[in-house]
Amino acid sequence: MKTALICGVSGQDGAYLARFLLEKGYTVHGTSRDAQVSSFKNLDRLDIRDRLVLHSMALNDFRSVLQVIHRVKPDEIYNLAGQTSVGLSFEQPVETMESITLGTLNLLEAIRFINAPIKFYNAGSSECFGNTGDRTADETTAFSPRSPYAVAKAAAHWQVANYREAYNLFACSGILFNHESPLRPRRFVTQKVVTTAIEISKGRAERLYLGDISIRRDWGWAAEYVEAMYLMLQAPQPEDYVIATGETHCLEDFVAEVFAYVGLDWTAYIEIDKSLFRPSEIAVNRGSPQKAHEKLGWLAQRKMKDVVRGMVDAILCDTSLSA
Ligand SMILES: C[C@H]1O[C@H](OP(=O)(O)OP(=O)(O)OC[C@H]2O[C@@H](n3cnc4c(=O)[nH]c(N)nc43)[C@H](O)[C@@H]2O)[C@@H](O)[C@@H](O)C1=O
Repeated sequence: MKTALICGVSGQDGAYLARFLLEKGYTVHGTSRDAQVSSFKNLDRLDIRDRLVLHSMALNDFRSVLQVIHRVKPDEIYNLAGQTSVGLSFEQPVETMESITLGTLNLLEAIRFINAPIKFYNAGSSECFGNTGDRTADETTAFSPRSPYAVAKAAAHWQVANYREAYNLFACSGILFNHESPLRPRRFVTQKVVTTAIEISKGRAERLYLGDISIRRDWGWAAEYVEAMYLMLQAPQPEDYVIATGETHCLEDFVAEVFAYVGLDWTAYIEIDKSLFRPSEIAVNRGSPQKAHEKLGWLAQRKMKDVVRGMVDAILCDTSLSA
């Protein structure tokens, strides 16, 4: 039986990955900055909290990282911790840079120091590619980050590549495009659109205020994306992989799809709020999952319309959320 350590287990991806690894028979340990006070509500929603061993770990504190790894003795470490909001990174660039790059470096250093054959997955991001325009980004595409978040993720990506090359660690980054679920917080646009559209349909809200709705993104289903993380660590060689559906849609289409699904015409309810525009934006973000398909056998099953249905249905079918 293998042991996995998930850093950042309280987030969307951490919770789905924990559930996935439990189903595979793993002993799963999870960390959060302060496990005594974290709510772990995503673990409760998936009904897995009691099946995990939870630890406090401050990723920017090497001693705490080393202590937890020493105690858990994991076969695999998944680094999903750090600040995850691109929008917030413009307001908190130092916290973003520190939590992502120092956290990744401390984990890599601890694995190197302990000198055990621990496999390491790092959560990379398609934000690193910047604006892809008509091109489709793959694992060979140069990075061109356009936010403090993307700059930090690009640095972490190269830290992982450097430790793989210099010290022969089994370390890889998944360059994940946007992936959504009912566990997405409202600060991300998909959940904001879904929850507000439902509130409008129930007469509890009147308007949905959005920033730039012309942007194009590749929206996949988070529960599928965590499987790709696991598969990367089962591959014979450590390599980096782009994880995407391969389809892009503009935000306006996503909004129209959500409103149509709850029986409304979106054009009557949307207002553009210039204060929600980012200082620098990615107009189009297009990616190819071809390598992951060929080498890992991974392929996204759920595309944008399935994401919409899955997120809306989760709220409408859960009375505690829709009441
Ligand atoms: C791959 C990447 O994926 C995610 O980052 P994100 O793409 O920034 O996600 P988001 O949902 O905040 O924005 C999507 C787009 O939608 C635009 N947008 C318009 N109006 C609003 C709006 O009102 N709110 C928000 N949040 N966005 C808006 C916004 O300007 C942006 O162009 C994270 O998982 C990240 O960790 C990650 O790695």
